[in-house]
Amino acid sequence: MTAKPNLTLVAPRPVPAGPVDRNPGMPLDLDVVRALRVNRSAVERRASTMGTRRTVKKEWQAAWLLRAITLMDLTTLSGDDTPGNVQRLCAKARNPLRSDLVEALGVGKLDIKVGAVCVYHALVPTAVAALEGSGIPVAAVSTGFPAGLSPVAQRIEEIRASVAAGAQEIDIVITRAHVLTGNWEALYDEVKQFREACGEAHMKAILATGELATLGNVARASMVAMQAGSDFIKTSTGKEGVNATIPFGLVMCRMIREYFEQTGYAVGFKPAGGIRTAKTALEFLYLMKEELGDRWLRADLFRFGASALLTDIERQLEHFTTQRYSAAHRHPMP
Ligand SMILES: O=C[C@H](O)COP(=O)(O)O
Repeated sequence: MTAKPNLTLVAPRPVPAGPVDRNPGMPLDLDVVRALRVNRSAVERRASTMGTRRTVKKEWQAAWLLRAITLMDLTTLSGDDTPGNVQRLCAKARNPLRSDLVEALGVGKLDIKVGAVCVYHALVPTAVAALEGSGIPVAAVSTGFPAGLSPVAQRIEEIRASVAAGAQEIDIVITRAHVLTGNWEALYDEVKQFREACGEAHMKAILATGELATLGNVARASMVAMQAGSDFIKTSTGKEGVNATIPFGLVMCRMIREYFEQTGYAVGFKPAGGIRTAKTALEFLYLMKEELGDRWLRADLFRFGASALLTDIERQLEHFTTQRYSAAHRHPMP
């Protein structure tokens, strides 16, 4: 899919089974970035078979869906968010499955929880208090989410404020114009500054892929974001016209693989926006397994960003346990 200038391809590096080292970034390598090319029809062809070549059924599907819950950044990013609905979301994050389903599936001992709760900066203190003692981190969308067009100093200050309020993960948005004008230096500098402001908090770089015009730009923006030190690259804010799709995911996973082969650092992937069905979630899990391997199916290297996915996963698990589909209102989200 991509040209590989200046790369000496050797046998694939083994991925550590345990914790991976945090990506420290590297100097901007414009030769690598500018040489990236994407064959759109090849990507679309491969993406179109993602949900058909591999399917998991019955108890295996239930197991994959339980894993999907643990990989979820349970999200609310609405203009009408209140402390009350964030507290209810956090209660759901602690116990994401209805107790009768937990019992029917016999998974009580697994103590299933979501990967994180994702909110706007203003709701970080509420979420931190509501999740105390649960081990579930709070992720904050910062840097003028979703457009990312506020002054740079203000965006950096927002990151610092979210970290000070207790966010352990920061989802930043990039300036799309830097990508659309090919200003890779500006994109690199921006993301690097954001990463510095994050400190110990892990940073997910939202590329807003639906606004980057071409898959080639998605590939180049992914590479620059990783070179600048992103811990994760994330597709979308959920507010673009087109959000997470398998073709975007495929291109980003190939870039993660390429970066890993170049540097030995494993960067995570977060598809987000419009992922509302268990079927779509499974397609993303197949993508990860096929493109990056099982190690990228753990919460330190993969997350779904989703506000409504859990409802459909619960419905599918209820069908698995009772052989009947239940109405979505039986699985209310806060
Ligand atoms: O980062 C997460 C997204 O904003 C969630 O989007 P969604 O509401 O379409 O699931």
